[in-house]
Amino acid sequence: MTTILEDSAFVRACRRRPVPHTPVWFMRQAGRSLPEYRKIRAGVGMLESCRRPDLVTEITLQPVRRHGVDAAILFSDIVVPLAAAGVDLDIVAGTGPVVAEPIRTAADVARLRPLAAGDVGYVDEAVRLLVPELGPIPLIGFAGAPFTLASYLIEGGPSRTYLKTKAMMYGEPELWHALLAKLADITLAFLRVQVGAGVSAVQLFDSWAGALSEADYRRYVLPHSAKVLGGLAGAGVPRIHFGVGTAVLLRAMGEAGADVVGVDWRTPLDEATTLIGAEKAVQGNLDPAILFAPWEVVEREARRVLAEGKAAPGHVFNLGHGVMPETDPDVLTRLVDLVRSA
Ligand SMILES: Cc1c2[nH]c(c1CCC(=O)O)Cc1[nH]c(c(CCC(=O)O)c1C)Cc1[nH]c(c(CCC(=O)O)c1C)Cc1[nH]c(c(C)c1CCC(=O)O)C2
Repeated sequence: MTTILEDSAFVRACRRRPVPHTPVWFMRQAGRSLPEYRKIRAGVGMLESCRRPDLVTEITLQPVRRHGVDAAILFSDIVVPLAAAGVDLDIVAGTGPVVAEPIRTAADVARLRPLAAGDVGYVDEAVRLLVPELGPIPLIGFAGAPFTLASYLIEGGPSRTYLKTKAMMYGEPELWHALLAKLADITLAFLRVQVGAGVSAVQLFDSWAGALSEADYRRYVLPHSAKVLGGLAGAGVPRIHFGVGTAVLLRAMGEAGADVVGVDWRTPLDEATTLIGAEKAVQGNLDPAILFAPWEVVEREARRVLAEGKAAPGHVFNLGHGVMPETDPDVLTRLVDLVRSA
């Protein structure tokens, strides 16, 4: 039985089919920009909230109720499957994931164990609760891509330079490939749980892949991301592949096995389509910072994104990266109305 909501504007756009209106959702639409989120999260740690299906369900639904977006994204985090596979880590407010014992040696890589479906039973349960609650609104599942996960595991936390990550990548390529292969297996297992429970699409976040040249991306990263995306080919769900600062990687990220390529705010969608090719839809790409400008500017820029998106064979409106916590949620609601009526 398939639960993919094929008739929704969102899935239709992913599949490059005609749509009644351009579908819109926002990366990080659930989160600190919403007062109802801050309220429900008070006193509950980030990882703990990801493990409670009641909280996951409520937080995932909050932006759907408030903004009327065309898709929901599961409330979770890219490091949830790593923690479930036994990595000692925490998500620190204002910082991000912090790993207690970073992975730097062959012995560290050897200790990383695979993810069993039973390790993330709470994710399976949350998706099964959400799908009927959402009704006609498709649910997007997601995971972090091997490179972005590796960067947190090797650095021990967020990084600007990815020095230790690149030191392993260039200096110990065999160890690097062994680590990324393990991460690809964990990511694929995590996505299969979500697909099995009924999500209508998946997004693979390679947020920090833009740190690499195209040649290095193709050599050190693409085969592992392709294993994840290719492993889902038979599942039939549209696959979105996203990163930040990836102008030179857009074609390769499509080739890794995506149906939709996510584009940050730096590359106009018509140019992105020329780079990616007409076999893929695009998602994006309003600068999240524009939401802090007067409404006339937001409207002008949103209309520009919509016009440039017409060059693509399918367009899912989104920001070029996540909603910033300080964003006025009323501006997001107004933007949804504008996109859906444009
Ligand atoms: C790199 C990355 C992470 N997590 C994620 C990525 C890829 C997307 C991207 O590029 O932004 C993905 C993610 N994280 C979260 C979601 C939920 C769904 C949604 O988009 O609404 C998604 C899709 C919740 C979250 N993940 C996190 C929050 C904030 C936690 C809080 O409310 O305290 C949320 C809502 C924490 C987190 N987790 C991570 C970061 C950088 C942070 C922010 C740290 C901070 O600024 O406090 C790692």
